[in-house]
Amino acid sequence: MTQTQNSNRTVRWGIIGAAQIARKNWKAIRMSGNSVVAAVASRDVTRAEAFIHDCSIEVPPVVVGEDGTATLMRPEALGDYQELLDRDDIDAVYIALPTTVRKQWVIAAAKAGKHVLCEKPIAVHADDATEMIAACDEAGVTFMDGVMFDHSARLPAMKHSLADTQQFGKLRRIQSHFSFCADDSFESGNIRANADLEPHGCLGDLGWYCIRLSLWAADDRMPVAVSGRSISQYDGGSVPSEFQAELKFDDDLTAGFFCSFRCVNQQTATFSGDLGYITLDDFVLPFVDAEAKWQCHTHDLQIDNCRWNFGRHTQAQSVWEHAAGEPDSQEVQMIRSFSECVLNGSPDRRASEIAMKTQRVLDALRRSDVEDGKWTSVS
Ligand SMILES: NC(=O)C1=CN([C@@H]2O[C@H](COP(=O)(O)OP(=O)(O)OC[C@H]3O[C@@H](n4cnc5c(N)ncnc54)[C@H](OP(=O)(O)O)[C@@H]3O)[C@@H](O)[C@H]2O)C=CC1
Ligand SMILES: O=C1CO[C@H](CO)[C@@H](O)[C@@H]1O
Repeated sequence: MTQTQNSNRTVRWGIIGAAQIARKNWKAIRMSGNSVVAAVASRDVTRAEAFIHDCSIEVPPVVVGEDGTATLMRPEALGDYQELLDRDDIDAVYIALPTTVRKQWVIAAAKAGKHVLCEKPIAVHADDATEMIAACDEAGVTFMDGVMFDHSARLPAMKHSLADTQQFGKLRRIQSHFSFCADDSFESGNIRANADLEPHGCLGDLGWYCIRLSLWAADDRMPVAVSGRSISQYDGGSVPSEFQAELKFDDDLTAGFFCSFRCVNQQTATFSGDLGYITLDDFVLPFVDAEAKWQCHTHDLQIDNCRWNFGRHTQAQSVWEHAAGEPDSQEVQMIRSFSECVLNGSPDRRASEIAMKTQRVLDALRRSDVEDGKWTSVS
């Protein structure tokens, strides 16, 4: 039996790094219906044990058989990442390590024949990302990054709104903003402010999503040129804590974004057409709800001599989808569809291609920043 032909139709996952975000994905794996956590590896086995203990209290690691019977399957706690990769009872790994540490383990995982779900930003440079994805291609394993909204039912539904030639018209502008306000301990204690671990700071952590949303709206086309500037920095000036960017596409389409560790929680996006515009205010982490929402606007200004009337015309749109932790939530759909690729032996080509494109845009923005925002081509 090869790693891609798992006879019991359940993918056995290994979690590498007892990271905060891995707790959310522990639950996503449990809710997916086609996956199970088989092992958790940490650099310190007591952290892997504590992780399994804490997660199990809230979300018991139960495997439900085809006949509906539930069996408790406690994952193994391991004190070494390579030990997890050496195991035969792991099909796929979730790598939630800091960006600078990831390349080594993605390549090691591919060499061990494990499929790879890799956190974002995927690499320090596009060259590293190319090597990581090439290692996965060579081993015939799936590579995907951890962008959950790619798996939300909201995106294909919103594409219909963007394609509405009567109400929306032609897409001209994409504007997004992703921020949260870090506390005083963040700069000294969080990986996101540390140049040795997360050198792209807020651009890698938050801007990654803004780039991705822009590429998605542009039907995965690449910008021809970008301009980026970090506005404030951590760690001796090298780690962006606020960043603004402009992306120019080849057909009169532009995108802009702002990301920041210094503004309140905000995740807003506006798509402007020549007839209408579309807004959403939770594009990365959906608000707690059973619906994922967006709004379509076509306001009109009527001027008649001394009377100026600006009329509001807003239509609310939504799809049924729970925000998090339910079988239809975007992160659960991410795990489910990744595991489907593993079970079917058919890697998701778009997943690795769009991750690579996102990285190339990020790289170009950083090159532009070094030259004080100079328009820079995306090589
Ligand atoms: N897709 C999404 O929605 C999200 C993605 N992320 C991404 O996931 C990554 C992890 O974020 P987060 O969970 O907040 O991070 P944490 O700091 O909670 O976890 C990082 C883990 O990496 C491991 N690690 C290995 N080497 C080091 C090192 N030298 N220093 C510190 N940690 C190390 C540690 O695991 P151990 O000690 O067990 O070995 C640690 O638990 C980030 O790159 C972030 O961008 C984060 C949140 C949401
Ligand atoms: O990917 C992510 C999603 O959102 C978080 C903030 O709200 C980020 O910090 C994180 O890394």
